[in-house]
Amino acid sequence: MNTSSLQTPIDYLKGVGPSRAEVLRKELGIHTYQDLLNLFPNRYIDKTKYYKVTEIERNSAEIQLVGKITHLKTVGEKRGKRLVADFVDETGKIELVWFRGHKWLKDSLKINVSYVVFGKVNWFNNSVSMPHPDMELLQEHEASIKMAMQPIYPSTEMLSKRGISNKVLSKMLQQLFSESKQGFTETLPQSILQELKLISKSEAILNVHFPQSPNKLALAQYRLKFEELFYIQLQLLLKNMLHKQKIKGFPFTEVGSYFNEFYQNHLPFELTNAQKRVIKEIRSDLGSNAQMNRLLQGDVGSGKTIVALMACLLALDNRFQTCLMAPTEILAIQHYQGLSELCEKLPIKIALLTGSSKTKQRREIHESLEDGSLHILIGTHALLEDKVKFKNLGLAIIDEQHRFGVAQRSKLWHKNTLPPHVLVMTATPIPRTLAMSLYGDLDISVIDELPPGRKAIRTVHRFDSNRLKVFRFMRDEIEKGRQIYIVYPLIQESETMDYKDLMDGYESIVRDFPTPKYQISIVHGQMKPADKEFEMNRFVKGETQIMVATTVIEVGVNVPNASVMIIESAERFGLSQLHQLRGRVGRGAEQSYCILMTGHKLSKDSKTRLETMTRTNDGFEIAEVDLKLRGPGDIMGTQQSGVLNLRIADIVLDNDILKTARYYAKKMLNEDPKLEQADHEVVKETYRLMGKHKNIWNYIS
Ligand SMILES: Nc1ncnc2c1ncn2[C@@H]1O[C@H](COP(=O)(O)OP(=O)(O)OP(=O)(O)O)[C@@H](O)[C@H]1O
Repeated sequence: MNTSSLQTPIDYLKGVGPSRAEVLRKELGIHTYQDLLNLFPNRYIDKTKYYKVTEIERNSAEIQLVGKITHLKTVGEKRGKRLVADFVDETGKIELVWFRGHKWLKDSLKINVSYVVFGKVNWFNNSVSMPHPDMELLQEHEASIKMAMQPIYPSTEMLSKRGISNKVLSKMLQQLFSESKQGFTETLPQSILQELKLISKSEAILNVHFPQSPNKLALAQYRLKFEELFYIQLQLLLKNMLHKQKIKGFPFTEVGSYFNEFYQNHLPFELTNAQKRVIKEIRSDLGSNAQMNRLLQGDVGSGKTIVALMACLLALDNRFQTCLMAPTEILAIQHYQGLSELCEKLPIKIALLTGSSKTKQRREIHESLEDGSLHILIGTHALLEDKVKFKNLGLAIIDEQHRFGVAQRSKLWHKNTLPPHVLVMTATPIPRTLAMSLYGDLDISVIDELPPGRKAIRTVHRFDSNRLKVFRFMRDEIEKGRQIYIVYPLIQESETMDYKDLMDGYESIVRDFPTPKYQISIVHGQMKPADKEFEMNRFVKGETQIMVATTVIEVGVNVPNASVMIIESAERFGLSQLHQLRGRVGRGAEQSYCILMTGHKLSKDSKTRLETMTRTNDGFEIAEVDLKLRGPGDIMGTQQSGVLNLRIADIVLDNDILKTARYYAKKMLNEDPKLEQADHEVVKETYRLMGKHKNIWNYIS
């Protein structure tokens, strides 16, 4: 079967019929033969393996037993009524339990005849039961085993109810295989198959659905994972290449007085090598004829702001305006203050536009933007309003991209004849594996070096019962002139409860750190923006020593004198969030500390998170652990990308396959950039997938 016949609607498959076809489409997104083939099993069960009752462990998953029912009785009343069978093998006894279908079962189950039962077990004290097991007479079971490894498809109760059980899916696949006697057209280039000694498409597809042996299954899975990742990489690389050829940008050919004057006379510090390298990368993009689309990754405090400014100065040298968009008002204000300070001695006009800007200010901003006298506009998504019209926007810098949707981003560059250059900055380190798959179509710059003189933040984990000691430590630090953050979780579902935690915490701090000796700020999401800003500013100016806050201070806030970060209920935070919060300290020359406070009851994952935080300060390492703990779907911003709807590969576990796939995709495009030499099926597959992942293409166009 070639790729075209595989596009046959699923209704045409014998045994499917219109109503099943409808369920397949709706519940599993299966429209075509190809979609059905690509419904890969979640896992496999070894149907030849029987457990003994005494071998069942507390963490046993689904198991298969062979034995006899010795006794059958109905127990309980009304809704608690259930049918219970004593099931014994030569080693012991378990209970089989049914809450539905008692009568029919009671009549049909046979006493003292050998059955094979299969299902999940429950433990209650020291006894084991198996609710609603799959039952088969031993005789029939043995006759029906065709494969040792039985595939289990991702199915739901809903599917079974509507007639599509695991068995039915297997039957449909069998039918599909019998209709494609010649096998399936190869979709990987011969050269790659040979070099990597991969098995053919037909063999792989057959073995993944009907494994002939565990070894064959492993080969089949490898080949299909490789193929999936290879095509994703190929399309990302191709897209990047096409983009560079097609999307023209404004070439910033001049490096003039703004850039040079600042670089030579106003740099407040020596740039790190990483900063220099990244500025060079940006300069080379901006100087070309193509539109820049660059992701700038840098750990918290690595110095992204100065890099952003240097890019702005290049735009100015070429008589273009720039905008910088931040996700929150506090951050926008901070960028505004930071850049204004850095540009103090240069003839540059910078303005701030947020939701709280007054009408008069807005009017002035709109006018000066349109006549070109305003050079840099900083703000929140207020920048996206239709009224905001630039005379000539040449560069858009977006801080913390994961908070902006795709549609919002593209709005920015519809304000121009040509799209402006785009620099996306993020302090959330994205693990390299993920970055490769997600942003293969963006160029990536990484600031992987912290400014000199920074002392590593010391992180410790303390239980709530040690609070008095922590308070003592806080007093000592304040005595030395330092400032302290105390952060409480704020998770939307339980906002009121969190709010109470925060207020209780605040009151206890006020009691233990009384005025006038101590001054305390408080900032949380329920405050008016102006009040928040007022409190924040008191802390920034050093008028208060303690800042009690929710995670509103998570991103970007820069108070170099703050040297202690205390995170309350630290077990409730994700790893990357803990790392972001910790990044609020350690920004000055003093030794900084992060104290993670928790209760004694901690889950295994919480322990791993706390242990990771106390072990390392490296954002990338933390991001890797985070990815392993949470899976890519949970990492901010990845859900909408669509790239991660992988059918068989796993972005974390199959990291090595991903690297190999990327290497071969690159090699193929280097040798044959337009895929002119490629096999017809390879080209077709590539373009088919390119159409499918439209949402990635929107990233740029
Ligand atoms: N090369 C350098 N040498 C010394 N100090 C530097 C250097 N680069 C930046 N800094 C200082 O380091 C601090 C952090 O820089 P910046 O605010 O740009 O970090 P960032 O990457 O934006 O971090 P975050 O994402 O946490 O906001 C600032 O106080 C800045 O002045």
